[in-house]
Amino acid sequence: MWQQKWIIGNWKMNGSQSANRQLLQALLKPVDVAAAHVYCGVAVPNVYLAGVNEFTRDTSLAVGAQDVSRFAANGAFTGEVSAQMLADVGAQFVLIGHSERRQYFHEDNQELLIKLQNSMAAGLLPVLCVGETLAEREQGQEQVVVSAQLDVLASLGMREVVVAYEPVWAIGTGKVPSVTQIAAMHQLIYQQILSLCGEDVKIRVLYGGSVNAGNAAEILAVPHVDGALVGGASLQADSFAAIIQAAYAPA
Ligand SMILES: O=C(CO)COP(=O)(O)O
Repeated sequence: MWQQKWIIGNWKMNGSQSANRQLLQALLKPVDVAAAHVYCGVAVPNVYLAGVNEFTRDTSLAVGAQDVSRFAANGAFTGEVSAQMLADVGAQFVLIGHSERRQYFHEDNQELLIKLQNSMAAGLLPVLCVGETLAEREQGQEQVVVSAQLDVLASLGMREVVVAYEPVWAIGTGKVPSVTQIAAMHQLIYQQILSLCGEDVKIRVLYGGSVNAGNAAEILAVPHVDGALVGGASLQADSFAAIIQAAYAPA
């Protein structure tokens, strides 16, 4: 899986039992056909994790969560879901620090460090999301911002690191950075991870933000782009399948 391109769908707060079944049913074949070349996954709302895991058992589609509690494995934390619980119902990976969580829930490096530690302790693979806002890019601060977000990795001793670079201004907007902008940021992220985690760390850096069937091949061909984290286009089987195909048969 470390040699493959990764295509991860982030369903965000979308879905229903029947819609999920329909979507997954339509994805099983394209995911299976791509399995030798592409690691495919979906990050689903917690309430659907067990059902999606059951539905995709014995398939190549990995299932993950979109967030994890910063609190303990269990205890008096009403409404929280721990990393152990996510793993127990079949999550293999978890998104950490998505920009929507940073924006709406004010998650910072201190909190994200604990979420990373909790995920690792439970055997979940964390996917750390980083990215600058439009204002930060307009001020030329994007590298400073993303570097500071990556600093959370410094003390973890991780041997395998998955990061998703998602510029906030590209999420759900249809605006995509230029190939040159993506290449520059992904190279910076690689360098930063190597200096924080050591030369023998395994790295995957995914791009996210308005990836669709039409632009996936071009984005996935950029150096140091190891895959994509897909929001809106992962909710339609046709477009998600086309993105998966673009990951191993670039047009
Ligand atoms: O936030 C994203 C994935 O985590 C990207 O969302 P969109 O693909 O809808 O822009």
